[in-house]
Amino acid sequence: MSAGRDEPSTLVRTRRRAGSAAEPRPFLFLVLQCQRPMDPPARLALDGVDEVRFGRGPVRSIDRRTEADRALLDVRLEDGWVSSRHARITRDGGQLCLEDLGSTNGTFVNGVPRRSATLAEGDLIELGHTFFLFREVAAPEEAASDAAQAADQPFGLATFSPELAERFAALRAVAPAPIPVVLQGESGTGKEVVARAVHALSGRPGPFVAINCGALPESLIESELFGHKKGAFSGAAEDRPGLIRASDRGTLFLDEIGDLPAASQTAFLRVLQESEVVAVGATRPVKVDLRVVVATHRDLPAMVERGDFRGDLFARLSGFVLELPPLRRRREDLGLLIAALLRRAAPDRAASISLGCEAARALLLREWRLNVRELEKCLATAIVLAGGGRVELDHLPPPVVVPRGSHPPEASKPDAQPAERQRPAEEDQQRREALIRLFREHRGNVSAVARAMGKGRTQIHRWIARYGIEPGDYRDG
Ligand SMILES: Nc1ncnc2c1ncn2[C@@H]1O[C@H](COP(=O)(O)OP(=O)(O)OP(=O)(O)O)[C@@H](O)[C@H]1O
Repeated sequence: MSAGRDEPSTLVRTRRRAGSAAEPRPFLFLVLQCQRPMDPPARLALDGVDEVRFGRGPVRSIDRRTEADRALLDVRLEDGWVSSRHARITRDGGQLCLEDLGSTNGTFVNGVPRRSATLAEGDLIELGHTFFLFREVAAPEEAASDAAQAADQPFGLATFSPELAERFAALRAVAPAPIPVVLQGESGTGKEVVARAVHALSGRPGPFVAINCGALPESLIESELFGHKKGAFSGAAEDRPGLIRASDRGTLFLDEIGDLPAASQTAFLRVLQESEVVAVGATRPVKVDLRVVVATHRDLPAMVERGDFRGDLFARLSGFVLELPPLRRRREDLGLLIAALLRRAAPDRAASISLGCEAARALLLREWRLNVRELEKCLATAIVLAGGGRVELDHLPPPVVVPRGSHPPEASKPDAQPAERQRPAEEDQQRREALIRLFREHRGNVSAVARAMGKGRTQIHRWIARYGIEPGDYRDG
């Protein structure tokens, strides 16, 4: 079997049946080629493979065959820095060992030159100017063989992660049904992107309407959501239908649903129960055909337990719950994401963009505490600084540093921090929300926000970078 440069590929060797979904299986991801970052990445399942051989070829090809009863995977790379016989991976008991075969330019593991190395989960392997990631991930066999179309999925649903691919497949099945969807995940993991994909896949004829519950002043939230009648309050100069009615027959996306004030939670629950809205100051309800997708970085069940979020509303909303992993836990998707983001940042010249090896290595090893949003901004800056040439390490802005003990907000996860260590993250979250409110109020004006907070502009810029805020997003009101 071979895969040309134009199609992402998956090879799954099934000599013996793979274990249960929960059992980790070894995968090698061809993540990135520096000269051609737009080339489709590939995923190679390694269970049952006795040897993987790497070398240069006229085009990229991935073949599997049996030689003397040994299952071989022959990976040819269109990379002038790769030797014709460059390296191989063989089995040693239960372990996979990488060995350089006397290549001209060497074999690197996590940026360090190695003659040989026993592979461990998360290792970044560098052959010439081509990068692979070795991962041991839980993957059902069917999911593993289903990645061939990874890049053909709707925007935001492309993944090489077997686990995430399974969840996205379930999401695609749910999208056309009138089932509410809850998207959980840290800031910048792509919740809104996925919400838009759900709308696109739903076939609903109405619009996609997004609202950030954390960015609206509490006094305005009900009239924004439910609409108001002229004269309902001072400043209500005309009848307004509100965002819920605006999303009639479409999709209503409520971001930061955990920030919905208690009174609005009650009113919103009524809307969901009755499928009708009563505008502020009105007496007659109006029917709506509503489909709701909500997002949160908070632990909603914990909020329900603490009495901070209505349990009955949570129950109504949780039709299908999807957790979007932080980028540092889906490094195998970095190649797909980098290609998608370069295409978006420079649609006319994405195909001619190339990366220096050190820049590529840095992109693949970074923590990405602010997730895809940070990667997106990093690439957009780098290609401008590169001025149309190759993107080098110097062109990458420094990684966003999250202070010690402080983590970006995460949705519930098994390794959540103990309560006392969560405080700085909560502080960060509150500050981020306050900043967003002020940016909205001051239409993205950094000086005005600095004045309102009694801080210097430099501090505001530091926070903008740390929290991944884009003032430009608020300039149009
Ligand atoms: N899979 C993806 N492919 C391409 N771009 C993506 C993807 N996921 C996220 N992005 C980009 O990253 C940025 C952040 O995404 P998005 O706003 O959807 O994240 P979020 O989880 O909703 O963040 P927040 O919680 O802060 O609102 C956006 O500019 C989006 O276009």
